[in-house]
Amino acid sequence: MESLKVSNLCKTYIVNKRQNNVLRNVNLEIKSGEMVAVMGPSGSGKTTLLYTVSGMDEASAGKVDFFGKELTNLKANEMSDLRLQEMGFVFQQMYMLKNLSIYDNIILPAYQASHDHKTSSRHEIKERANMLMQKLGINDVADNAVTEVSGGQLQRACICRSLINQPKIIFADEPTGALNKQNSIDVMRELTNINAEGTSIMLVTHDMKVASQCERVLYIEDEDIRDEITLGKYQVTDDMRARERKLNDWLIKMGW
Ligand SMILES: Nc1ncnc2c1ncn2[C@@H]1O[C@H](COP(=O)(O)OP(=O)(O)OP(=O)(O)O)[C@@H](O)[C@H]1O
Repeated sequence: MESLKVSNLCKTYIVNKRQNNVLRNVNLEIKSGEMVAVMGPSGSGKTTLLYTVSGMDEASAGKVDFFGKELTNLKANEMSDLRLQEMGFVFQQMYMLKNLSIYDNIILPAYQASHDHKTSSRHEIKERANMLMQKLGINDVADNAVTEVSGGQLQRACICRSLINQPKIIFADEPTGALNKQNSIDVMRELTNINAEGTSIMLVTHDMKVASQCERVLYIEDEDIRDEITLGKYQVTDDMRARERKLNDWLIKMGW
């Protein structure tokens, strides 16, 4: 079965000649279609893990098998192609180009990918963007500038953008971190829907409510994954309180 498989991943930062070992021999697997959260104390390396497994940052040692492709063997241009075509990214700070409309920001990665590989026609891209904007409820702000939408709309636009090239996996770093309660709920609904349709998701969060909607939660501390808990695939009919309680009890045990 296809998966994202990380073996003995290490990441060391060197700042002012001082070595900071953030990740040491980390092993993990995210199966196709899984939704996995990464939790842990501040500074434990959650973002570093997300960046190194997605090839945004270079690992110091170890292997990342991305659905059958070994990332450490890829040249820089092959890596950026793979990122563009097979990975989607959603961040807490929403990186959108300020001089482009919401719609243009969403279609930009598709134009970049089709320019390089002639995969999708203009028409197909437009259809896909419209379908995604419709699904995430932002078609009425398609022509607005990035500065003319709410934080929740902007994050939903970022999700549309992350999906435009139909990635295998979405890497999300605190996707609800800058949102109010209602917008967080809406964004998580979209992410769980996207996952239910088959896209894998790996997300970093401090928010227990967010993590409790994931299938599995990893706890990172002291340079490694200390433990994990399986909550099972989230269903809308699930007793959310029961999932949260289960996760909360485990997090307390972890010393969170
Ligand atoms: N680019 C970098 N250069 C040097 N050190 C870094 C860099 N990025 C992160 N670090 C260090 O690596 C460690 C882990 O940082 P990281 O951001 O991955 O933690 P985190 O668990 O995501 O934290 P938080 O929950 O506070 O966002 C920290 O000690 C941090 O100072």
